[in-house]
Amino acid sequence: MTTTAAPSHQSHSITPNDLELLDLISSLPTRSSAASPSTSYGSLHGDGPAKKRPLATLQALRRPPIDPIVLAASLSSGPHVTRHHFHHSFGGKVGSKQMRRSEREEQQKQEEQDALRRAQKPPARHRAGSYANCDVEGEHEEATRDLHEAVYSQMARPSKQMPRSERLRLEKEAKEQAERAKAAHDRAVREKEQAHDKQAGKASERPKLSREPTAQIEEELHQRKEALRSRQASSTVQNASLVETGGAVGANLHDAGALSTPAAMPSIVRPPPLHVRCYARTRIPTPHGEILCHLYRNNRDSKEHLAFVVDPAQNEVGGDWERGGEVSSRHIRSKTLDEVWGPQETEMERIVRGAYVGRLGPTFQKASEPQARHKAPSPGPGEVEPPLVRIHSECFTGETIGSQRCDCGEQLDEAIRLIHATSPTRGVVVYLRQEGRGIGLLDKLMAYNLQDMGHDTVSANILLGHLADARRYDIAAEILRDLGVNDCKLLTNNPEKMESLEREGVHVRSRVAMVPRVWRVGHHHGRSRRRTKGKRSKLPSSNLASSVMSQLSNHHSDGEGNHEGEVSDDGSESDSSRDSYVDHIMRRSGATMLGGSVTRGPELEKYLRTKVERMGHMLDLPSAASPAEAEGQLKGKPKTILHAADSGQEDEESASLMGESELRQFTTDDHHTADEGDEDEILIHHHHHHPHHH
Ligand SMILES: Nc1nc2c(ncn2[C@@H]2O[C@H](COP(=O)(O)OP(=O)(O)OP(=O)(O)O)[C@@H](O)[C@H]2O)c(=O)[nH]1
Repeated sequence: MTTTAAPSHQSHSITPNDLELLDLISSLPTRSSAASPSTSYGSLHGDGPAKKRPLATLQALRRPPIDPIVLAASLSSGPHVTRHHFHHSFGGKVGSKQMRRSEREEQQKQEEQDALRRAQKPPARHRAGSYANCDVEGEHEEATRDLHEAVYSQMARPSKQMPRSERLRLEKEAKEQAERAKAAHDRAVREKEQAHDKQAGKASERPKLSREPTAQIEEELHQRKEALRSRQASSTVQNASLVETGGAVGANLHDAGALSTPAAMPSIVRPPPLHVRCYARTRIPTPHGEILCHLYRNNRDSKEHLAFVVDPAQNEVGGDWERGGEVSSRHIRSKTLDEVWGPQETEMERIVRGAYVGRLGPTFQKASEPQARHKAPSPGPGEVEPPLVRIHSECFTGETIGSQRCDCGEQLDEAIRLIHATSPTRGVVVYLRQEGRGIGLLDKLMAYNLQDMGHDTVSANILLGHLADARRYDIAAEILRDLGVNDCKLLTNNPEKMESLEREGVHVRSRVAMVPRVWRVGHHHGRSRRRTKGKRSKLPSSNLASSVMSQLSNHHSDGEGNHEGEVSDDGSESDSSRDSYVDHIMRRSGATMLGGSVTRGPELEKYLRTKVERMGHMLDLPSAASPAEAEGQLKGKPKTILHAADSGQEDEESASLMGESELRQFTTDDHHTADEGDEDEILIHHHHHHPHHH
């Protein structure tokens, strides 16, 4: 074989040195010289450890060995890639460098058109040795123009701004317009002020209160009374003449507020017929029993007037309704509430606004039948006892903070109590939002200051530019009619109220007096004293009834003050200690807070619980084991029940010292007694029904 080898090959024969060199270059690193030689690739010949091969050792230090794939990737990924950052490009989303398809197509079309144009053009005559367009003869100008177009279409954008002259003109116009508007506004304000002053005539008429007002105000009052008298007289004449001429008779009725100003002159335009509509009805538990609160709106003033209907017959659980009963003509129900308000209105919507029958519950929901009541024959006069009605005027001070300046809070409380105590229990309190006898809260507060200066309510009203009583009862009458009440027993001491109602078409069958409690307390004392002498007087039961006494029993259950010591062994309480405590209660409470008693009942319990458990209110819930127990605890009778000494004693005292159910039973009886002839307690004046014209 060596003989046939080429001479060039033969000239370099492989020496052992060559082999060793080859071995050095190609050998793979060895981890450890002490490693087993069988796993070591160190020796080609298997004759020595790797430490003898320094190059292999060097290679072994290169860790990790350069990966050819990484190398290839880094080289191919562009100039930005450095040794340390090559991996940034790996896996990155490489956007297509291709034009968008639509653009490509556009360009292609453009090119085709260009080609076509070029083909149609006569061949360009290039100058010898040239190929640029500018060198083409005859086409020079055209090319220049093209170039200009190309450049300017890019650069010279037309200004979108208006010419300066135009801008200035518009600015000036806008300024002038603003000035005109301001002038008009100022003028209007001035005119309004003037008109206001003129109409009210107050600016000049209001007394300038000096430091010694009495004489000055007396004078002022005198003048005003005179002015009022003449104004009323003239307006009557004017009304009469208008009637004669077939004109309108309405005073300025459009807004009840305007009525408080006697200066308001009658308008020749009759106001639209009054309409009221009941928007909602709901059950409200009160200390005296449940009422059905009705909210009314009307087309004459912007106030929401209310009607509290007491009619337990239509509020019973498992009553007639659940047995499929019909709406009775006796039920006090709002016609406008029971109406279906449109073809779209659903049963549920009607129920939610209160047009349901019976007592609403989770399982009993029955919408009322519209107009059903009106199909039933209305009872003839005398057939049904007319309901007890009170027309009450709003009094913020008396009804919310228990003001002792008036008896309004007490009257509202007493009216609700009395209606519940009357048999048959059926009545309405129409609550009119005519604060301060129609003059509004602001003027009433000022009237109080005048009263502190020595005036009474009437002169204070007059000094403030109002009538002594600026109230109207047309809306009240309309509300009563909507409730089907055309005939009533009216709870009032105010004759004007009775006359007004009669005039508005609601027949007042009789009047039931409202005797201030404080007067009746005196009365009550007299009786107690007489009774201690062993005589049972035939004195009427007092309307004071539960309010004071419930405070008394509440007082005991509160543990506030201890009167239990005064209860004798047989459970009786001495009359004198009780009387003194009644005095105490009357002095302290004024009996103006509704019910004058503790607020309680399942609704309150639920309300409180929800506040604590769901809204985080900081209240300690009663530590009753079950809600039923808690309810019982809240609802239950006073812890200390005082027993009346005389078991035969059936007046309100013993009753109110009993539990609630007994009280209820009693108060009903109480009223029976009253109806049977307690003339000095409840004054009933029978009126002849005067037919009236509308
Ligand atoms: N202007 C004025 N109004 C008052 C004053 N005190 C109470 N009122 C208002 O008088 C109205 C109640 O009227 P009253 O005169 O107490 O009673 P009434 O309703 O006319 O008569 P009764 O039916 O017998 O109760 C409520 O609107 C009170 O806000 C007062 O000092 N000045």
